[in-house]
Amino acid sequence: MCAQLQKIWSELNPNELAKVLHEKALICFLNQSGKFMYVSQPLTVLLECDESELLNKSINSLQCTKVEQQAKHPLWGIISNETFWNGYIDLSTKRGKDLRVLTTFALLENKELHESYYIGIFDLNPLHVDFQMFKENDSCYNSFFNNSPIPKSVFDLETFKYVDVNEAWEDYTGFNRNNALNHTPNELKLHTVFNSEFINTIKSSENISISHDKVELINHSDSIKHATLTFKKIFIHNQAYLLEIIMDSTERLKYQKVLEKISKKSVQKKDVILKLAGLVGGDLSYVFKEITRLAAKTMRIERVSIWQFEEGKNTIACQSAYNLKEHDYFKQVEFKAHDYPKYFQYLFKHKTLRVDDAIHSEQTEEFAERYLKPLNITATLDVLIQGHQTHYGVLCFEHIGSKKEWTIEDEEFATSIANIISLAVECDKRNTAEIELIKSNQKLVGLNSELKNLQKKLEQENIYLREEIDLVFNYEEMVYGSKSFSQVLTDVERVATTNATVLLLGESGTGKELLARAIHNTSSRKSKPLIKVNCAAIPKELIESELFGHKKGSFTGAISDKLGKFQLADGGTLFLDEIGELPLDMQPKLLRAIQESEIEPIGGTKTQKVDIRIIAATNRDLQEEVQAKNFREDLYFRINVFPIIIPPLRERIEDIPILLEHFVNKYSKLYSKSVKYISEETKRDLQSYSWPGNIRELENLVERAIILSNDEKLKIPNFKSSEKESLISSTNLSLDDVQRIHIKKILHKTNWKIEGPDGAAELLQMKPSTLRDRMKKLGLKKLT
Ligand SMILES: Nc1ncnc2c1ncn2[C@@H]1O[C@H](COP(=O)(O)OP(=O)(O)OP(=O)(O)O)[C@@H](O)[C@H]1O
Repeated sequence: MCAQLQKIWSELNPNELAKVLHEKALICFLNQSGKFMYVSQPLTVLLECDESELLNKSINSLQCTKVEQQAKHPLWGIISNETFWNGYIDLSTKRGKDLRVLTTFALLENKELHESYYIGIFDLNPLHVDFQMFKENDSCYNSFFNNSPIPKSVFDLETFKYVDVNEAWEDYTGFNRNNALNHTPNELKLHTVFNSEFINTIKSSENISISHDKVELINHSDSIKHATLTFKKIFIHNQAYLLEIIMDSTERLKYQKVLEKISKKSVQKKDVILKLAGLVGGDLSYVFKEITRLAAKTMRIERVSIWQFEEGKNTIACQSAYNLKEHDYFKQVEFKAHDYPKYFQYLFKHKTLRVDDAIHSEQTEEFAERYLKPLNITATLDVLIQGHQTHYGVLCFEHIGSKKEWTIEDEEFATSIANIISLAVECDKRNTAEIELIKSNQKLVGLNSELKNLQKKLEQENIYLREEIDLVFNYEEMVYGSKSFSQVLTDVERVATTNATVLLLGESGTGKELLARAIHNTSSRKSKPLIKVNCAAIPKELIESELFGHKKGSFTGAISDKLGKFQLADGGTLFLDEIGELPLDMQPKLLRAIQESEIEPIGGTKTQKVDIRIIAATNRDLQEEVQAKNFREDLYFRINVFPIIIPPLRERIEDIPILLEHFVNKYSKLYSKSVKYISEETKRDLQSYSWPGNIRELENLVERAIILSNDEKLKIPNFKSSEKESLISSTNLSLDDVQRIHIKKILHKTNWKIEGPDGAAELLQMKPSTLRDRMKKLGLKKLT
């Protein structure tokens, strides 16, 4: 310790010194520059330094810089202005710990040495100060109680009445000392902390220190203050008292409340912004509705609306508008931008327009008569909504009624909302563009695969049609002269325009296929294909695949997908020739396909719908086949919707000369022959023949004759003019054939009359029963 200091101490009253420097004291001496001259050992511990580290160091160096107020005013600057200073200071220990300590600095002067020093007394808790000591030592009591700027009072522990109050207390509570002494706080109606529980606690413990936070204090003028009350049992002349220290928290609480309110509001706003941001990407009209509703609710603003500029920014139209009071959306008008030039000019320039008095403000008064006054709108806050390259529109907040002052927070919130709207608009644009892109891609993919299918189908159809072209005649090439065939064509014409299934019944070579083509060509399906399936010509194992198609790998040999005749005929006509030859096991599958208009390719997993008109043909007696169980009855009924019977050539001999002409012309041209004449005799000969092979037989005969002929007259070799001769000379016929042809001719002549005069039996010189047996054996039956 320095000699000067020892000298000062030696000058001091030893009793006083002893009291001051009791071993636990937190004491220091500072010179007039504020540098430590002495630091008591407990204080060094508190400051986490050695004494040597502190000596000659300024107290400012311990000042806690985190506390703004003190950082601006160096500690020593404050203390050195006073001869006595009492108050809290904020210090940092060597290890950086922040300490708030109650300190008292008093100037001590040594007149002899003409030197002066400050003694500093530190206390972490003001109540640690030994009150008894202060009471005994008037100067200390004065310092720590009477002169303290902190409101303090002392109570009798028996009565809990005031025995002492300081001046700060009088100022703070408004009560004067004389009125307060000998009264309880309850009697003064100052506070009601002294209830029985409190009194018991205080009385039952020796050394107690209690703090009551946020106590409501009603001062003398009835105004309310809030404070933290700290109570400590103290002893003065061995008598226990209760010390009360008032730490005012009115302002703190007030600011705390304001801060809490602000922070609550800002959290609320942040939540709303986050919630609205989460909506971005959804349906735009829904997002707008939510934005206007939540923005109105959060800002407590009566009307919130979103407006969009139309093309060229000439008009602005409302997209969504919410009324907070009515909890509902409302319809808005449209504004022409050029009617309100000042408003728009200002908005485009400043992006935000905050108007507390909308009716009289320069920028918004244009709206006053037509819009603001009728709706009682007094204040507006408008924010421009940015689009991608241009402005999208405006977000409007409209306050109704009393005066309103917008705050900077309002503007910030409105700007955030406007930003969310921009995001939502851009996102919506992108979504729409994306959807369009996906749609057109899908369309493209669809068109592509349709094109591929069509191409494939076309290729197959082409191949098929080329195959078919040699097999059939077209409609124009069909010639006739008989009434019976004319009737057939009338039926064909009648049924052709419908979608009805047609069953063509007739002997081989009578022209069933030609008629099928005629029906198709006269129908509305003529632009689509007519596909023929010869049920008799396809091997049994392949018929299902031929009809319904197959998938690659569905059976050995299925090296690629193949379309069936049903698919090829989709939209057109399917001609099932020789349907009587269809294997029995295929018949139900065919029936199902016809009935459901649905097929399933072999190896396929899905059924396919087809739109097909069916024409079936057979030279068999299907009714008989049904009875013989060779043909399913249900299929028979399904195809026998519109039966057309084509008479054999022998029953329409009037057609023979015409057909003869037709074929001679056709084959003369084909083989470059110059056949010009057909004798009447030849015609007659041909007409008297029974033509079991019908027109095909006639055609073949003429073709052969043309090939062999060398002059202009048609000669048919091996064909005799007399009926009998011609029959006999038909070299390729069996005995049964000859019998069948002859009996059929007679039956035709008698119009299928068997018994009686001019009956076939009589002409054939046979018993009717024998004739019937023979007919049965030869399969002769009148077609109905
Ligand atoms: N009215 C007609 N005019 C010209 N040619 C005809 C006529 N009717 C049939 N033909 C010809 O007769 C031949 C046999 O005709 P088509 O093949 O249509 O008979 P079909 O009854 O279907 O025979 P199948 O039952 O043996 O299949 C064909 O060459 C066809 O062109």
